[in-house]
Amino acid sequence: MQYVSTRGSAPALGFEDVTLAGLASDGGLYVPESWPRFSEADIRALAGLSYVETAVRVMAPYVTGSLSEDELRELCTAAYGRFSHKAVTPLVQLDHQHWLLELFHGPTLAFKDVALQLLGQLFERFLSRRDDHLTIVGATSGDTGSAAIDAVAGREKIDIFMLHPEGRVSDVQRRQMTTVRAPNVHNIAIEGSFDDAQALVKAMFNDPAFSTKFNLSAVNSINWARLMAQVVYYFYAAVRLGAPERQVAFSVPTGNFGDVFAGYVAAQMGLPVAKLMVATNVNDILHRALADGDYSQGQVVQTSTPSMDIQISSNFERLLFDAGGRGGPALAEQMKGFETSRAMRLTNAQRAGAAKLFSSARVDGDAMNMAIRWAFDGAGQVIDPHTAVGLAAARGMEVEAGVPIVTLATAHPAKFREAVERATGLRPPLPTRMGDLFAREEAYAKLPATFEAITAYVAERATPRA
Ligand SMILES: Cc1ncc(COP(=O)(O)O)c(C=O)c1O
Ligand SMILES: N[C@@H](CCOP(=O)(O)O)C(=O)O
Repeated sequence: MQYVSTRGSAPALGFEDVTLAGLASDGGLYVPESWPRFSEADIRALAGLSYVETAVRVMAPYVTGSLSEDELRELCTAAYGRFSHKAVTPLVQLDHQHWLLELFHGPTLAFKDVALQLLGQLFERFLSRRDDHLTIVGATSGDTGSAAIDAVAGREKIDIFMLHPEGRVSDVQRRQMTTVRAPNVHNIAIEGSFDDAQALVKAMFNDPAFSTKFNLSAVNSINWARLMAQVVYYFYAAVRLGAPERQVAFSVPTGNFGDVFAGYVAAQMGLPVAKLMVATNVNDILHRALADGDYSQGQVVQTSTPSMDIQISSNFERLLFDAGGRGGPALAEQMKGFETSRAMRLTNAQRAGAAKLFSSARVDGDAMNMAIRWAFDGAGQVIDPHTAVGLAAARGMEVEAGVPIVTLATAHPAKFREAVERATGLRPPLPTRMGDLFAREEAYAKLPATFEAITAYVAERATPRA
């Protein structure tokens, strides 16, 4: 399998190189040159398989040329062996129509573990084949950071620098990052928003001298391998609910558009996805883009769903590329315009392509609280605020009778205990293995959100290429 850049001028690469590169050298994002298709028989054959076996079947076409099926199985077994639920991503029924897909049974209690545990294994495997060292630079609104740090802490050939917006992640999220004491882990709180952090990370990649010197790589969902691993649970859930004989709809709490883009990929591969709901909080650039074609950046508003306090959604570029007809140079121009003016209109082709599968909703704090209460009172389920944004949108979805709606439960409620307590009166406890999180010592740097400050900090601590 070869991968091409959404901006059309970076070289096509195989899976191993794409995984280690992160962002394409022309500033674009890598996507497969074509989507592998699963027949109905292929999908039917996934029934009854374990999560690991499903993962191997779904991901095998994407890794050809870089990993054998046995190698992929070995890495998936190691990655998903660390999950606390045997089903890895279990389904929970709420009523006759609504389901939750619990994605938070990994080591750091958010859906990010599903992809990052595998990415840690992939990095290790690929680095063992070459005499090289990676410098990972990442941006987090709370969950990617802890999951990535858990996945690579202590790995010899990797340094990780993780930028989070100071004061804008939950206490549990921050501590999950800043209490990890491994020599290769560097946490940085920046004075700014997640969007500022993400822009700094992209700027480091777009500086060829810096990026080559330190051999930069990415753990954010700009890295294709992240999304590939997330495609698996759409198949796993849909097959359990009757695919390919039955269509399934998904509602996805959305920020950087990675998780819901993985659902789009599953549909391109042949999974019968009836609809994908893009559920945003009041930071609603994606809702405006899908509903009206208006992709213009607003001010980031702080909410009780901090992981989705995002106004520039990296992976939206992948959708604009694919749904808009795969015109790399034209998209490069469109994105350049956005980077200058912070606003753009979607083309008619992009809007029409997206409308085939996506709908969207903006969920405010009251609606989010009501969804937490509905799940609690009606089904005895304590859900986190991000999941509640997805569930609120799911309850407004219009689908044909008999189509189940699956809301992706993206985080454990204990990660956002204050918001859950406000809605339910219950303070969800942390799992016992994390019981001492608040007793552990924290360490992190505080830096201004400037390219000079961040690159100087990284350059002092990272290992340059020999
Ligand atoms: C708990 C949680 N829910 C939802 C999201 C949104 O996912 P995505 O950025 O892939 O759209 C995030 C962050 O990305 C998150 O951490
Ligand atoms: N919500 C995310 C933001 C980063 O998104 P990513 O999926 O691109 O890594 C977080 O928790 O950090």
